[in-house]
This record gives sequence, C-alpha cells and structure tokens, in this order.
Amino acid sequence: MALRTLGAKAAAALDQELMSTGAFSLDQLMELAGLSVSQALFKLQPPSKGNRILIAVGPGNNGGDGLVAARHLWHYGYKPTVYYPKQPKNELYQRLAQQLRDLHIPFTSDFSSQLSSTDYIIDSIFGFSFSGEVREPFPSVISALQSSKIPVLAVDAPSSWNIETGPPDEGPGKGYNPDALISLTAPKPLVKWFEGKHFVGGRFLTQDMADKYKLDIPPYEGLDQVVEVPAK
Ligand SMILES: NC(=O)C1=CN([C@@H]2O[C@H](COP(=O)(O)OP(=O)(O)OC[C@H]3O[C@@H](n4cnc5c(N)ncnc54)[C@H](O)[C@@H]3O)[C@@H](O)[C@H]2O)[C@H](O)CC1
Ligand SMILES: [K+]
Repeated sequence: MALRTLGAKAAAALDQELMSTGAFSLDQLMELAGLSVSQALFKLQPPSKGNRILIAVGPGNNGGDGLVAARHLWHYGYKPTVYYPKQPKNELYQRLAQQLRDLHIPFTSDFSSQLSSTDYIIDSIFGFSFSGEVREPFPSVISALQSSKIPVLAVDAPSSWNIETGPPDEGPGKGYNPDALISLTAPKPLVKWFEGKHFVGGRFLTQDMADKYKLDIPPYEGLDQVVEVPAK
C-alpha cells in the first residue's frame, strides 16, 4: 500500500518542528537526507555500471541535499560533477561546497556541456518550497533534464513540478518525468503523477511525529537509509 503524503505547508511545518522542539540541527537533517540520496543512487546505478554523476544544485535546502550526496558519492567511488549556478552566502551551503572543493570534485558552469560525459543525473534544484514559474538560470537546465536520455534521480520532487498538483502543463518542465524519485521524510502529493522508481529516505522521524502529521514510517531494513516503495 502506498505511504501517506505530506503537503508543502505541512512539510515546512514538520521541518521547523524537527529543528525546534525536535532538537535537530539543519546540518544533521541535511546530512541524513543527502546520505539517503547517495544510497538511492547507489541502488539505481552501482559505480561499476557507470560512475559519472552530474548533480544540479539549486539555491535552497534541496540543493544542500545534493551537495551532501556529492560528497558521499565521491567516497563510494563515483566521479561527481556539480552544477551550482546560484550559491547563496549562507554559511552551511558554503561549508558543504568547500568540503567538495577539498575533495577536488569539479564544479561546472555549463550544465549541457557535461551531458555527453554523464551516466546519471541528480536533480536537487527545487524541493517542497518551489512555487510559481521557473526563474533564471534554471529553465534551460530543466528543459535539458526533460529532453535528455540520461537517467535522472529527483530529490524530493521533480524540479518545476507543483508539490500538490504535479507536472506543469507548460514551460520547461512540461513532459519531465524523471526515472527515479527519492521522497524525503514522506512522499509529497505530487507522487500521484510520478511514474518511475520511488524511494523514501530521511530516516529520522519519530513515531510521535509520524502520528501527529498522519504519516507512515517506511519499512527501512537493517542499515539502509532508503526503502523502495510504490509511488501510488
Ligand atoms: N525534513 C526533511 O525531509 C528535510 C528536507 N530537506 C530538503 O529541503 C528541501 C526544502 O528546502 P527549502 O530550502 O525550503 O526550499 P527548496 O530547496 O525547495 O527551494 C527554495 C529555493 O528555491 C527558490 N525558488 C523557489 N521557487 C522558485 C522558482 N519558481 N524559480 C526559481 N527559484 C525558485 C527559492 O528562492 C529558494 O532559494 C526539501 O525538499 C528537502 O529536499 C532538508 O535538507 C532537511 C530536512
Ligand atoms: K528536486
């Protein structure tokens, strides 16, 4: 049976609650979120099947998850390349980017030019705080995700999709349906329209919080930070 979903407003409220009364720091949640993204990618494509990973990183916490995933993937033996066109002055994001530079992970300013030498793409551009029409410089990147034959793993949401109502009817994300999605904490309502492989990650929810937000704790096994579940 599909897991219960968490709307955009409730997801933001749950995040705030985890970081206040829940006593977590953002660094901790992001580390666990990014770790689960790296594990989902490993399940989809072990490094022996092609280890060149292009990570599209957006300006918020969804992008932060992508930066954390890049670091873990490097340690598993992948060759990540990071596209991070809008780098906010936020201290956490700067530290995460520095950790990647210290591993000599390349940053690129031209997303499309990397596609011919990429085996898998991670879309960590926008998550549950995306709204409205996609603004520069991301429209061409989202068009490239939509038209590329390279498989894509989307983090929390396919970027450009409305969190509640799913794929856009027009604009650069029209027709974008990534091969895989990892929902963090809980699936968002948009999973109703998603047709690929679906994972859930972010293994930090307490049973009390799950009850309060009417969510299911996914059936994680052993050491796994992710579990594959039906999208609907
Ligand atoms: N509890 C958890 O599961 C955790 C999830 N995490 C991840 O955090 C994101 C949500 O992060 P947030 O910073 O709130 O927002 P986003 O990254 O989704 O986007 C905000 C960012 O994007 C800009 N933006 C919004 N709309 C547009 C637009 N139309 N065009 C261009 N730019 C846009 C906005 O200005 C901001 O800069 C969640 O999905 C998870 O991936 C956390 O890691 C921790 C715990
Ligand atoms: K995303």
